[in-house]
Amino acid sequence: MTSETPSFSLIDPNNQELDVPEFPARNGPQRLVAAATKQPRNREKVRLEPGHSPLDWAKLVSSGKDLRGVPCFGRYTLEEIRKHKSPEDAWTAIQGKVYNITPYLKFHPGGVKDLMRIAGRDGTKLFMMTHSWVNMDYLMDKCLVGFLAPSN
Ligand code: HEM
Repeated sequence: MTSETPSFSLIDPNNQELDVPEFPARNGPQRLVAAATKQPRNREKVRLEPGHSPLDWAKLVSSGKDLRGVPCFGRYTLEEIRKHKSPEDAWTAIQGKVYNITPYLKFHPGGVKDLMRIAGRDGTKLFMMTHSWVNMDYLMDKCLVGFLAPSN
């Protein structure tokens, strides 16, 4: 392996458990994410409904419409967050911040089903495994409902 050759060794030093192909290989990183998040490797792109593009989300966010559904920020335990696990009322915690993800469901490029996997729980791990580059503060700021409080 030359010094320019990218390596996955930081993720899985043995490249065994996740069934990673020899590198370089087509779809190498995608296969890693698929294995880590238990998704099919040949997953088809999700077709978003008309009016639910990233640009439409940006417009909605800047429209001034209430996307939080709460009058002020709060501190919520995981117990409290667990009560919000239906598509009509879905909350998640990511990196200590609690979000109402219901308004974003149909806008999520990965689809409703995948986003619902973190409803009612701490979604940090799954979110980071899937796309750590996505900027939550930028994208979801208007859906912030508060902060994660330690459970008793
Ligand atoms: C609030 C949490 C989440 C937000 C704000 C979010 C946002 C996004 C964004 C902006 C993209 C496009 C990224 C890009 O094109 O580079 C994306 C793609 C994707 N997301 Fe999420 N996501 C969230 C949670 C999740 C979770 C929990 C999963 C999996 C369980 C997931 C699975 C995916 C997949 C598979 C794609 C790729 C879609 C494609 O290109 O076909 N996301 N997400």
